[in-house]
Amino acid sequence: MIGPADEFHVFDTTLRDGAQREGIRYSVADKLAIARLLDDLGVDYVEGGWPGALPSDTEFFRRARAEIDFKNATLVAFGATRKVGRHVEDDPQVKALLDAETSALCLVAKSDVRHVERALRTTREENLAMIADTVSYGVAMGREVFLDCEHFFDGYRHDPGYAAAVVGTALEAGADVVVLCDTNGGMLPSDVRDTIAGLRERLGGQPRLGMHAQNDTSCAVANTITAVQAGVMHVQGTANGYGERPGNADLFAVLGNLALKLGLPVLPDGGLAKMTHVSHAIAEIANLAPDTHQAYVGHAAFAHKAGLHASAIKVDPELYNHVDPALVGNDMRVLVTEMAGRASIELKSAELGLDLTGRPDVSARVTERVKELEAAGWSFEAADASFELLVRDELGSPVPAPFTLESYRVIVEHREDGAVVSEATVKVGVRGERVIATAEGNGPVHALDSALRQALLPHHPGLAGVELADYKVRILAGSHGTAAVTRVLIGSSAGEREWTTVGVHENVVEASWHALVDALAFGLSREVGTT
Ligand SMILES: CC(=O)SCCNC(=O)CCNC(=O)[C@H](O)C(C)(C)COP(=O)(O)OP(=O)(O)OC[C@H]1O[C@@H](n2cnc3c(N)ncnc32)[C@H](O)[C@@H]1OP(=O)(O)O
Ligand SMILES: CC(=O)C(=O)O
Repeated sequence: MIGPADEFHVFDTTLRDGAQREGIRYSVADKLAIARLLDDLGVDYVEGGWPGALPSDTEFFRRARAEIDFKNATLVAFGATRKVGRHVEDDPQVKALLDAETSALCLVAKSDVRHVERALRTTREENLAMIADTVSYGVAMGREVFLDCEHFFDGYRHDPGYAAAVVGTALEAGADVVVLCDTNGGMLPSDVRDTIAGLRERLGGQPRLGMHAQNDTSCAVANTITAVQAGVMHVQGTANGYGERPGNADLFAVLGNLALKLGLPVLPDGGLAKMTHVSHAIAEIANLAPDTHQAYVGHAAFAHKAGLHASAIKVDPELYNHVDPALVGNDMRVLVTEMAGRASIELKSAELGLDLTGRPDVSARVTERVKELEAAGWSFEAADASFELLVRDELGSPVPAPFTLESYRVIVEHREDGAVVSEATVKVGVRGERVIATAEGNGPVHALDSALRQALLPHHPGLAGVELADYKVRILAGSHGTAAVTRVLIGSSAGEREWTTVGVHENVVEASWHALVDALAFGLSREVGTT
Protein backbone atom coordinates (compact mmCIF):
# COMPACT_ATOMS: atom_id res chain seq x y z
CA MET A 1 0.00 0.00 0.00
CA ILE A 2 2.97 2.38 0.56
CA GLY A 3 3.27 4.73 -2.43
CA PRO A 4 6.36 5.58 -4.51
CA ALA A 5 9.21 6.80 -2.30
CA ASP A 6 10.15 9.71 -4.59
CA GLU A 7 6.63 11.15 -4.19
CA PHE A 8 6.79 11.03 -0.41
CA HIS A 9 6.70 14.31 1.56
CA VAL A 10 8.04 15.02 5.03
CA PHE A 11 6.23 18.16 6.16
CA ASP A 12 7.47 19.79 9.37
CA THR A 13 5.15 22.03 11.38
CA THR A 14 7.41 22.80 14.36
CA LEU A 15 7.17 26.52 13.67
CA ARG A 16 3.37 26.52 13.36
CA ASP A 17 1.71 23.69 15.32
CA GLY A 18 4.84 23.29 17.48
CA ALA A 19 4.58 26.94 18.50
CA GLN A 20 1.03 26.24 19.75
CA ARG A 21 2.46 24.33 22.72
CA GLU A 22 1.93 25.97 26.11
CA GLY A 23 5.17 27.61 27.23
CA ILE A 24 6.80 28.04 23.82
CA ARG A 25 7.37 31.56 22.57
CA TYR A 26 9.77 31.77 19.66
CA SER A 27 11.37 35.01 18.60
CA VAL A 28 11.78 35.59 14.87
CA ALA A 29 15.50 34.82 15.28
CA ASP A 30 14.58 31.52 17.01
CA LYS A 31 12.31 30.63 14.11
CA LEU A 32 15.00 31.38 11.56
CA ALA A 33 17.48 29.21 13.48
CA ILE A 34 14.99 26.32 13.67
CA ALA A 35 14.14 26.62 9.98
CA ARG A 36 17.84 26.31 9.14
CA LEU A 37 18.22 23.23 11.35
CA LEU A 38 15.20 21.55 9.71
CA ASP A 39 16.46 22.38 6.25
CA ASP A 40 19.83 20.94 7.12
CA LEU A 41 18.14 17.78 8.46
CA GLY A 42 16.55 17.45 5.03
CA VAL A 43 12.76 17.67 5.49
CA ASP A 44 10.82 18.52 2.33
CA TYR A 45 8.60 21.28 3.75
CA VAL A 46 8.93 23.69 6.65
CA GLU A 47 5.66 25.33 7.66
CA GLY A 48 6.78 28.67 9.03
CA GLY A 49 3.63 30.06 10.66
CA TRP A 50 0.53 32.10 9.88
CA PRO A 51 1.40 35.39 8.14
CA GLY A 52 -1.23 38.02 8.65
CA ALA A 53 -2.50 36.40 11.86
CA LEU A 54 0.68 36.87 13.90
CA PRO A 55 2.79 39.94 13.14
CA SER A 56 5.94 38.04 14.15
CA ASP A 57 5.12 35.35 11.57
CA THR A 58 4.71 38.00 8.87
CA GLU A 59 8.13 39.27 9.89
CA PHE A 60 9.55 35.72 9.91
CA PHE A 61 8.53 35.16 6.27
CA ARG A 62 10.00 38.49 5.25
CA ARG A 63 13.34 37.70 6.89
CA ALA A 64 13.38 34.04 5.81
CA ARG A 65 13.06 35.16 2.17
CA ALA A 66 16.04 37.42 2.56
CA GLU A 67 18.20 35.42 4.92
CA ILE A 68 17.76 31.69 4.30
CA ASP A 69 18.95 29.91 1.24
CA PHE A 70 17.03 26.63 1.66
CA LYS A 71 18.95 23.62 0.36
CA ASN A 72 16.37 20.90 0.89
CA ALA A 73 13.12 22.34 2.17
CA THR A 74 10.35 24.44 0.67
CA LEU A 75 8.99 27.08 3.02
CA VAL A 76 5.21 26.94 3.51
CA ALA A 77 2.85 29.69 4.71
CA PHE A 78 -0.18 28.55 6.70
CA GLY A 79 -3.62 30.15 6.74
CA ALA A 80 -7.34 29.48 6.57
CA THR A 81 -9.75 29.24 3.68
CA ARG A 82 -11.55 32.47 2.80
CA LYS A 83 -14.09 33.84 5.24
CA VAL A 84 -17.76 32.96 4.96
CA GLY A 85 -19.52 35.12 2.36
CA ARG A 86 -16.31 36.86 1.15
CA HIS A 87 -14.76 36.90 -2.30
CA VAL A 88 -11.44 35.15 -2.00
CA GLU A 89 -9.65 38.03 -3.77
CA ASP A 90 -10.97 40.45 -1.12
CA ASP A 91 -10.11 38.38 1.95
CA PRO A 92 -7.31 40.19 3.84
CA GLN A 93 -6.07 36.96 5.45
CA VAL A 94 -5.75 35.24 2.09
CA LYS A 95 -3.93 38.31 0.79
CA ALA A 96 -1.51 38.22 3.75
CA LEU A 97 -0.87 34.56 3.03
CA LEU A 98 0.10 35.28 -0.57
CA ASP A 99 2.12 38.30 0.50
CA ALA A 100 4.42 35.92 2.38
CA GLU A 101 5.70 35.02 -1.11
CA THR A 102 6.24 31.33 -0.42
CA SER A 103 5.92 28.86 -3.25
CA ALA A 104 3.71 26.60 -1.11
CA LEU A 105 0.63 27.27 1.02
CA CYS A 106 -1.13 25.12 3.58
CA LEU A 107 -4.80 26.00 4.10
CA VAL A 108 -6.85 24.81 7.05
CA ALA A 109 -10.47 23.92 6.32
CA LYS A 110 -13.40 22.46 8.18
CA SER A 111 -14.28 18.88 7.26
CA ASP A 112 -16.58 17.99 10.15
CA VAL A 113 -20.07 19.20 9.39
CA ARG A 114 -20.68 20.00 13.06
CA HIS A 115 -17.81 22.50 12.92
CA VAL A 116 -19.16 23.92 9.67
CA GLU A 117 -22.54 24.54 11.21
CA ARG A 118 -21.58 25.49 14.76
CA ALA A 119 -18.12 27.08 14.54
CA LEU A 120 -18.25 28.63 11.08
CA ARG A 121 -22.02 29.14 11.37
CA THR A 122 -22.51 28.49 7.68
CA THR A 123 -23.87 25.88 5.30
CA ARG A 124 -22.24 22.72 4.01
CA GLU A 125 -22.26 24.16 0.49
CA GLU A 126 -20.64 27.45 1.49
CA ASN A 127 -17.82 25.57 3.26
CA LEU A 128 -17.17 23.52 0.10
CA ALA A 129 -17.20 26.76 -1.91
CA MET A 130 -14.73 28.38 0.54
CA ILE A 131 -12.39 25.42 0.03
CA ALA A 132 -12.75 25.28 -3.76
CA ASP A 133 -12.32 29.07 -4.12
CA THR A 134 -9.27 29.34 -1.89
CA VAL A 135 -7.46 26.28 -3.23
CA SER A 136 -8.04 27.22 -6.87
CA TYR A 137 -7.03 30.83 -6.17
CA GLY A 138 -3.75 29.68 -4.58
CA VAL A 139 -3.10 27.38 -7.54
CA ALA A 140 -3.92 30.20 -9.98
CA MET A 141 -1.38 32.36 -8.12
CA GLY A 142 1.24 29.73 -8.90
CA ARG A 143 1.40 28.16 -5.47
CA GLU A 144 1.61 24.51 -4.49
CA VAL A 145 -1.40 24.11 -2.19
CA PHE A 146 -1.91 21.70 0.68
CA LEU A 147 -5.23 21.48 2.48
CA ASP A 148 -5.36 20.51 6.18
CA CYS A 149 -8.79 18.97 6.84
CA GLU A 150 -9.41 19.89 10.46
CA HIS A 151 -11.26 17.21 12.51
CA PHE A 152 -11.29 14.89 9.50
CA PHE A 153 -11.49 11.63 11.47
CA ASP A 154 -14.23 12.82 13.86
CA GLY A 155 -16.04 14.34 10.89
CA TYR A 156 -15.80 11.14 8.88
CA ARG A 157 -17.22 9.13 11.77
CA HIS A 158 -20.16 11.56 12.06
CA ASP A 159 -20.85 12.07 8.35
CA PRO A 160 -18.49 10.17 6.04
CA GLY A 161 -20.15 11.47 2.89
CA TYR A 162 -19.52 15.10 3.79
CA ALA A 163 -15.95 14.55 5.02
CA ALA A 164 -15.15 12.72 1.77
CA ALA A 165 -16.78 15.54 -0.23
CA VAL A 166 -14.40 18.03 1.40
CA VAL A 167 -11.39 15.95 0.35
CA GLY A 168 -12.78 15.47 -3.17
CA THR A 169 -13.55 19.19 -3.55
CA ALA A 170 -10.02 20.18 -2.59
CA LEU A 171 -8.41 17.66 -4.92
CA GLU A 172 -10.63 18.77 -7.80
CA ALA A 173 -9.74 22.40 -7.11
CA GLY A 174 -6.07 21.49 -7.55
CA ALA A 175 -4.76 20.78 -4.05
CA ASP A 176 -1.46 18.98 -4.28
CA VAL A 177 -2.15 16.94 -1.12
CA VAL A 178 -5.17 16.78 1.17
CA VAL A 179 -4.07 16.23 4.74
CA LEU A 180 -6.32 14.27 7.08
CA CYS A 181 -6.06 15.81 10.53
CA ASP A 182 -6.82 14.10 13.82
CA THR A 183 -7.26 17.54 15.35
CA ASN A 184 -8.61 16.36 18.71
CA GLY A 185 -6.00 13.59 18.77
CA GLY A 186 -8.50 11.00 19.93
CA MET A 187 -7.98 8.33 17.29
CA LEU A 188 -6.39 4.91 17.64
CA PRO A 189 -4.38 3.31 14.83
CA SER A 190 -7.30 1.03 13.94
CA ASP A 191 -9.56 4.12 13.48
CA VAL A 192 -6.96 5.69 11.20
CA ARG A 193 -6.54 2.52 9.15
CA ASP A 194 -10.29 1.92 8.70
CA THR A 195 -11.10 5.57 7.97
CA ILE A 196 -8.43 5.91 5.29
CA ALA A 197 -9.50 2.62 3.70
CA GLY A 198 -13.15 3.83 3.65
CA LEU A 199 -12.18 7.21 2.23
CA ARG A 200 -10.05 5.70 -0.51
CA GLU A 201 -12.92 3.44 -1.50
CA ARG A 202 -15.29 6.42 -1.72
CA LEU A 203 -12.85 8.56 -3.72
CA GLY A 204 -11.43 5.84 -5.98
CA GLY A 205 -8.17 6.29 -7.89
CA GLN A 206 -4.98 7.30 -6.06
CA PRO A 207 -5.90 10.38 -4.01
CA ARG A 208 -2.86 12.29 -2.75
CA LEU A 209 -3.42 12.19 1.00
CA GLY A 210 -1.42 13.27 4.03
CA MET A 211 -1.62 12.72 7.80
CA HIS A 212 -1.50 15.22 10.66
CA ALA A 213 -1.88 13.60 14.09
CA GLN A 214 -2.25 15.30 17.45
CA ASN A 215 -1.09 13.22 20.39
CA ASP A 216 -4.00 13.21 22.84
CA THR A 217 -4.09 9.39 23.03
CA SER A 218 -0.29 9.12 22.86
CA CYS A 219 -0.84 7.47 19.48
CA ALA A 220 0.25 10.29 17.16
CA VAL A 221 3.37 8.52 15.92
CA ALA A 222 1.56 5.17 15.59
CA ASN A 223 -1.34 6.88 13.81
CA THR A 224 1.07 8.53 11.38
CA ILE A 225 2.84 5.27 10.58
CA THR A 226 -0.51 3.51 10.17
CA ALA A 227 -1.62 6.24 7.78
CA VAL A 228 1.50 5.68 5.68
CA GLN A 229 0.80 1.96 5.64
CA ALA A 230 -2.75 2.81 4.55
CA GLY A 231 -1.43 4.81 1.60
CA VAL A 232 -0.80 8.46 2.57
CA MET A 233 2.22 10.00 0.90
CA HIS A 234 2.73 13.06 3.11
CA VAL A 235 3.38 13.08 6.85
CA GLN A 236 3.30 16.04 9.16
CA GLY A 237 5.06 16.22 12.51
CA THR A 238 7.00 18.50 14.81
CA ALA A 239 10.43 18.38 16.40
CA ASN A 240 10.18 16.51 19.71
CA GLY A 241 6.40 16.28 19.31
CA TYR A 242 5.85 19.91 20.38
CA GLY A 243 2.35 21.15 19.66
CA GLU A 244 -1.08 22.10 20.91
CA ARG A 245 -2.11 20.31 24.17
CA PRO A 246 -0.07 17.07 24.55
CA GLY A 247 1.49 17.82 21.20
CA ASN A 248 1.89 16.52 17.72
CA ALA A 249 3.52 13.45 16.17
CA ASP A 250 7.20 13.51 17.11
CA LEU A 251 8.89 13.99 13.76
CA PHE A 252 12.04 12.16 14.86
CA ALA A 253 10.16 9.01 15.85
CA VAL A 254 8.13 9.22 12.64
CA LEU A 255 11.29 9.59 10.54
CA GLY A 256 13.16 6.87 12.44
CA ASN A 257 10.28 4.45 11.97
CA LEU A 258 9.71 5.27 8.32
CA ALA A 259 13.39 5.03 7.42
CA LEU A 260 14.56 2.21 9.62
CA LYS A 261 11.43 0.05 9.91
CA LEU A 262 9.65 0.64 6.60
CA GLY A 263 12.72 1.37 4.48
CA LEU A 264 11.41 4.68 3.11
CA PRO A 265 14.25 7.06 2.17
CA VAL A 266 12.58 9.99 3.90
CA LEU A 267 15.68 12.16 4.36
CA PRO A 268 18.67 12.84 2.10
CA ASP A 269 21.86 10.86 2.77
CA GLY A 270 23.27 11.66 6.18
CA GLY A 271 20.04 13.30 7.40
CA LEU A 272 19.00 10.58 9.80
CA ALA A 273 22.32 10.77 11.65
CA LYS A 274 21.64 14.48 12.34
CA MET A 275 18.38 13.80 14.19
CA THR A 276 19.76 13.66 17.72
CA HIS A 277 21.66 16.91 17.28
CA VAL A 278 18.72 18.69 15.64
CA SER A 279 16.31 17.47 18.32
CA HIS A 280 18.49 18.78 21.15
CA ALA A 281 19.33 22.04 19.38
CA ILE A 282 15.61 22.78 18.86
CA ALA A 283 14.88 21.96 22.51
CA GLU A 284 17.55 24.46 23.51
CA ILE A 285 16.04 27.15 21.30
CA ALA A 286 12.57 26.38 22.67
CA ASN A 287 14.10 26.70 26.14
CA LEU A 288 12.82 23.26 27.11
CA ALA A 289 14.88 20.44 28.61
CA PRO A 290 15.38 17.70 26.03
CA ASP A 291 13.28 14.65 26.87
CA THR A 292 15.83 12.11 28.11
CA HIS A 293 13.53 9.20 27.32
CA GLN A 294 12.44 10.28 23.85
CA ALA A 295 12.54 7.45 21.31
CA TYR A 296 15.57 7.42 18.99
CA VAL A 297 17.04 10.79 20.07
CA GLY A 298 16.74 10.85 23.89
CA HIS A 299 19.91 10.62 25.97
CA ALA A 300 18.51 7.40 27.49
CA ALA A 301 17.08 5.98 24.24
CA PHE A 302 19.91 3.46 24.15
CA ALA A 303 20.90 3.43 27.87
CA HIS A 304 20.91 -0.04 29.42
CA LYS A 305 20.50 -0.56 33.13
CA ALA A 306 19.68 -4.23 33.65
CA GLY A 307 22.63 -6.58 34.16
CA LEU A 308 21.10 -9.22 31.87
CA HIS A 309 20.92 -6.70 29.03
CA ALA A 310 24.57 -5.76 29.50
CA SER A 311 25.72 -9.38 29.52
CA ALA A 312 24.13 -9.92 26.10
CA ILE A 313 25.27 -6.50 24.80
CA LYS A 314 28.84 -7.47 25.69
CA VAL A 315 28.55 -10.27 23.16
CA ASP A 316 26.70 -8.22 20.54
CA PRO A 317 25.07 -4.78 21.04
CA GLU A 318 22.43 -5.65 18.43
CA LEU A 319 20.94 -8.18 20.84
CA TYR A 320 19.42 -5.42 22.98
CA ASN A 321 19.17 -2.43 20.62
CA HIS A 322 16.34 -2.17 18.11
CA VAL A 323 18.60 -0.18 15.76
CA ASP A 324 22.22 0.91 15.75
CA PRO A 325 22.14 4.21 17.77
CA ALA A 326 24.75 5.73 15.44
CA LEU A 327 22.22 5.65 12.59
CA VAL A 328 20.27 8.43 14.33
CA GLY A 329 23.32 10.18 15.75
CA ASN A 330 22.85 8.76 19.23
CA ASP A 331 25.08 6.62 21.49
CA MET A 332 24.62 3.50 23.54
CA ARG A 333 25.37 3.80 27.25
CA VAL A 334 25.57 1.25 30.03
CA LEU A 335 24.30 2.37 33.42
CA VAL A 336 25.81 1.11 36.62
CA THR A 337 23.30 0.66 39.44
CA GLU A 338 22.24 -2.04 41.86
CA MET A 339 20.82 -3.82 38.79
CA ALA A 340 24.32 -4.20 37.34
CA GLY A 341 26.08 -7.52 36.85
CA ARG A 342 29.73 -8.11 35.99
CA ALA A 343 29.08 -7.46 32.30
CA SER A 344 27.61 -4.00 33.09
CA ILE A 345 30.70 -3.20 35.17
CA GLU A 346 33.07 -4.32 32.42
CA LEU A 347 31.22 -2.42 29.67
CA LYS A 348 30.96 0.76 31.75
CA SER A 349 34.64 0.54 32.71
CA ALA A 350 35.59 0.11 29.04
CA GLU A 351 33.46 3.19 28.22
CA LEU A 352 35.60 5.09 30.77
CA GLY A 353 38.85 3.72 29.33
CA LEU A 354 39.46 1.08 32.01
CA ASP A 355 40.05 -2.40 30.61
CA LEU A 356 38.90 -5.17 32.96
CA THR A 357 39.55 -7.94 30.45
CA GLY A 358 41.17 -10.85 32.23
CA ARG A 359 40.34 -9.34 35.65
CA PRO A 360 37.21 -11.25 36.73
CA ASP A 361 38.28 -10.73 40.35
CA VAL A 362 38.06 -6.93 39.90
CA SER A 363 34.68 -7.04 38.07
CA ALA A 364 33.27 -9.27 40.79
CA ARG A 365 34.53 -7.02 43.62
CA VAL A 366 33.31 -3.84 41.93
CA THR A 367 29.91 -5.43 41.27
CA GLU A 368 29.65 -6.40 44.91
CA ARG A 369 30.70 -2.94 46.17
CA VAL A 370 28.30 -1.19 43.81
CA LYS A 371 25.41 -3.34 45.00
CA GLU A 372 26.27 -2.75 48.66
CA LEU A 373 26.72 0.99 48.22
CA GLU A 374 23.56 1.37 46.13
CA ALA A 375 21.61 -0.50 48.82
CA ALA A 376 22.96 2.09 51.31
CA GLY A 377 21.71 4.99 49.16
CA TRP A 378 24.60 5.69 46.76
CA SER A 379 23.74 6.11 43.11
CA PHE A 380 26.33 5.64 40.41
CA GLU A 381 23.91 5.97 37.50
CA ALA A 382 24.70 9.65 37.07
CA ALA A 383 28.03 9.66 38.93
CA ASP A 384 30.53 8.24 36.46
CA ALA A 385 33.45 9.92 38.19
CA SER A 386 32.73 8.23 41.53
CA PHE A 387 32.36 4.94 39.71
CA GLU A 388 35.71 5.42 37.99
CA LEU A 389 37.40 6.21 41.32
CA LEU A 390 35.93 3.01 42.76
CA VAL A 391 37.14 0.87 39.84
CA ARG A 392 40.62 2.40 40.00
CA ASP A 393 40.66 1.60 43.69
CA GLU A 394 39.84 -2.05 43.05
CA LEU A 395 42.34 -2.22 40.19
CA GLY A 396 45.05 -1.24 42.66
CA SER A 397 45.81 2.05 40.89
CA PRO A 398 43.76 4.52 42.93
CA VAL A 399 43.69 8.20 42.08
CA PRO A 400 46.00 9.70 44.73
CA ALA A 401 44.18 11.75 47.35
CA PRO A 402 45.32 15.38 46.99
CA PHE A 403 45.45 15.75 50.80
CA THR A 404 44.92 13.93 54.07
CA LEU A 405 42.20 15.16 56.37
CA GLU A 406 42.88 16.07 59.98
CA SER A 407 39.47 17.69 60.50
CA TYR A 408 36.92 20.09 59.13
CA ARG A 409 34.40 22.29 60.90
CA VAL A 410 31.50 24.35 59.56
CA ILE A 411 29.42 26.89 61.42
CA VAL A 412 26.26 28.59 60.26
CA GLU A 413 25.65 31.97 61.83
CA HIS A 414 22.26 33.69 61.81
CA ARG A 415 23.03 37.32 62.61
CA GLU A 416 20.86 39.86 64.31
CA ASP A 417 20.23 41.67 61.01
CA GLY A 418 18.86 38.47 59.46
CA ALA A 419 21.96 37.64 57.39
CA VAL A 420 22.95 33.98 57.39
CA VAL A 421 26.67 33.33 56.90
CA SER A 422 28.53 30.03 56.79
CA GLU A 423 32.16 29.68 57.75
CA ALA A 424 34.34 26.59 57.33
CA THR A 425 37.78 25.67 58.60
CA VAL A 426 39.74 22.74 57.21
CA LYS A 427 42.90 21.24 58.67
CA VAL A 428 44.66 19.09 56.08
CA GLY A 429 48.05 17.64 55.24
CA VAL A 430 49.29 18.53 51.76
CA ARG A 431 52.62 17.19 50.57
CA GLY A 432 53.87 16.79 54.08
CA GLU A 433 52.74 20.24 55.20
CA ARG A 434 49.99 20.93 57.74
CA VAL A 435 47.64 23.56 56.32
CA ILE A 436 44.79 25.33 58.09
CA ALA A 437 42.41 27.40 56.01
CA THR A 438 39.21 29.26 56.82
CA ALA A 439 36.66 30.69 54.38
CA GLU A 440 33.15 32.08 54.34
CA GLY A 441 30.42 31.07 51.92
CA ASN A 442 26.74 31.59 51.22
CA GLY A 443 26.10 28.06 52.49
CA PRO A 444 28.06 25.40 54.38
CA VAL A 445 29.11 23.50 51.25
CA HIS A 446 30.23 26.66 49.49
CA ALA A 447 32.27 27.62 52.60
CA LEU A 448 33.84 24.15 52.78
CA ASP A 449 34.69 24.20 49.08
CA SER A 450 36.30 27.63 49.43
CA ALA A 451 38.33 26.65 52.48
CA LEU A 452 39.54 23.43 50.89
CA ARG A 453 40.55 25.17 47.66
CA GLN A 454 42.39 27.81 49.67
CA ALA A 455 44.37 25.07 51.40
CA LEU A 456 45.11 23.08 48.24
CA LEU A 457 45.61 25.70 45.53
CA PRO A 458 49.26 26.59 46.30
CA HIS A 459 50.16 22.91 45.87
CA HIS A 460 47.64 22.01 43.14
CA PRO A 461 47.22 25.09 40.92
CA GLY A 462 45.17 23.03 38.43
CA LEU A 463 42.25 23.29 40.85
CA ALA A 464 41.77 26.90 39.75
CA GLY A 465 40.13 25.61 36.55
CA VAL A 466 37.72 23.26 38.35
CA GLU A 467 34.27 24.69 39.03
CA LEU A 468 31.30 23.34 40.96
CA ALA A 469 28.54 23.46 38.38
CA ASP A 470 25.62 21.67 40.03
CA TYR A 471 24.57 20.49 43.47
CA LYS A 472 21.63 18.15 44.08
CA VAL A 473 20.42 16.83 47.43
CA ARG A 474 17.94 14.08 48.03
CA ILE A 475 16.75 12.70 51.37
CA LEU A 476 16.32 8.95 51.14
CA ALA A 477 13.91 7.36 53.57
CA GLY A 478 15.53 4.72 55.76
CA SER A 479 14.48 1.15 55.21
CA HIS A 480 14.48 -1.94 57.42
CA GLY A 481 14.87 0.07 60.61
CA THR A 482 17.78 2.25 59.35
CA ALA A 483 17.84 6.04 59.64
CA ALA A 484 17.13 8.31 56.66
CA VAL A 485 20.25 9.27 54.68
CA THR A 486 21.10 12.19 52.43
CA ARG A 487 22.47 11.71 48.94
CA VAL A 488 24.40 14.55 47.36
CA LEU A 489 25.38 14.71 43.69
CA ILE A 490 27.96 17.32 42.74
CA GLY A 491 28.43 18.25 39.10
CA SER A 492 31.84 19.75 38.29
CA SER A 493 33.35 21.18 35.17
CA ALA A 494 36.72 22.26 33.81
CA GLY A 495 36.43 23.82 30.38
CA GLU A 496 34.47 21.42 28.17
CA ARG A 497 34.86 18.50 30.57
CA GLU A 498 32.08 17.69 33.05
CA TRP A 499 31.84 15.01 35.71
CA THR A 500 29.61 14.03 38.59
CA THR A 501 30.40 12.58 41.99
CA VAL A 502 28.17 11.25 44.73
CA GLY A 503 28.27 11.23 48.53
CA VAL A 504 25.91 9.64 51.03
CA HIS A 505 25.64 10.13 54.78
CA GLU A 506 23.08 10.72 57.50
CA ASN A 507 24.51 14.24 57.73
CA VAL A 508 24.10 16.46 54.68
CA VAL A 509 27.43 18.23 55.22
CA GLU A 510 29.34 14.96 55.46
CA ALA A 511 27.55 13.63 52.34
CA SER A 512 28.53 16.83 50.54
CA TRP A 513 32.12 16.55 51.79
CA HIS A 514 32.47 13.04 50.25
CA ALA A 515 31.11 14.21 46.91
CA LEU A 516 33.29 17.35 47.04
CA VAL A 517 36.55 15.55 47.83
CA ASP A 518 35.94 13.02 45.05
CA ALA A 519 35.07 15.84 42.66
CA LEU A 520 38.38 17.62 43.33
CA ALA A 521 40.46 14.43 43.30
CA PHE A 522 38.90 13.36 40.01
CA GLY A 523 39.34 16.82 38.52
CA LEU A 524 43.02 16.90 39.47
CA SER A 525 43.61 13.44 38.02
CA ARG A 526 42.16 14.59 34.69
CA GLU A 527 43.20 18.15 34.35
CA VAL A 528 46.68 18.46 35.71
CA GLY A 529 47.82 15.01 36.71
CA THR A 530 48.12 14.02 40.34
CA THR A 531 51.58 15.20 41.17
C1 LIG B 1 -6.39 23.19 14.24
C2 LIG B 1 -5.40 24.29 14.30
O1 LIG B 1 -4.61 24.27 15.17
S1 LIG B 1 -5.38 25.39 13.06
C3 LIG B 1 -4.25 26.64 13.58
C4 LIG B 1 -4.87 27.55 14.56
N1 LIG B 1 -3.95 28.60 14.89
C5 LIG B 1 -4.34 29.75 15.43
O2 LIG B 1 -5.51 29.97 15.70
C6 LIG B 1 -3.26 30.73 15.77
C7 LIG B 1 -3.44 32.07 15.07
N2 LIG B 1 -4.78 32.58 15.20
C8 LIG B 1 -5.04 33.92 15.29
O3 LIG B 1 -4.14 34.74 15.38
C9 LIG B 1 -6.47 34.37 15.26
O4 LIG B 1 -7.32 33.35 15.75
C10 LIG B 1 -6.90 34.76 13.81
C11 LIG B 1 -6.09 36.00 13.39
C12 LIG B 1 -6.62 33.64 12.82
C13 LIG B 1 -8.38 35.07 13.75
O5 LIG B 1 -8.63 35.99 14.73
P1 LIG B 1 -10.07 36.74 14.79
O6 LIG B 1 -10.36 37.33 13.47
O7 LIG B 1 -10.01 37.63 15.95
O8 LIG B 1 -11.12 35.57 14.97
P2 LIG B 1 -11.26 34.42 16.07
O9 LIG B 1 -9.94 33.82 16.37
O10 LIG B 1 -12.06 34.90 17.23
O11 LIG B 1 -12.17 33.41 15.27
C14 LIG B 1 -11.73 32.76 14.11
C15 LIG B 1 -12.59 33.16 12.93
O12 LIG B 1 -12.16 32.41 11.79
C16 LIG B 1 -13.22 31.59 11.32
N3 LIG B 1 -12.63 30.35 10.85
C17 LIG B 1 -12.21 29.32 11.58
N4 LIG B 1 -11.72 28.37 10.77
C18 LIG B 1 -11.86 28.83 9.51
C19 LIG B 1 -11.56 28.29 8.25
N5 LIG B 1 -10.99 27.09 8.13
N6 LIG B 1 -11.82 29.04 7.15
C20 LIG B 1 -12.35 30.27 7.27
N7 LIG B 1 -12.66 30.83 8.45
C21 LIG B 1 -12.43 30.11 9.54
C22 LIG B 1 -14.14 31.42 12.52
O13 LIG B 1 -15.43 31.06 12.12
C23 LIG B 1 -14.08 32.80 13.12
O14 LIG B 1 -14.84 33.64 12.30
P3 LIG B 1 -15.65 34.92 12.88
O15 LIG B 1 -14.61 35.94 13.16
O16 LIG B 1 -16.52 35.29 11.75
O17 LIG B 1 -16.37 34.45 14.10
C1 LIG C 1 -4.36 21.75 11.24
C2 LIG C 1 -4.10 21.26 12.59
O1 LIG C 1 -3.17 21.68 13.24
C3 LIG C 1 -5.01 20.29 13.15
O2 LIG C 1 -6.05 20.03 12.57
O3 LIG C 1 -4.69 19.77 14.23
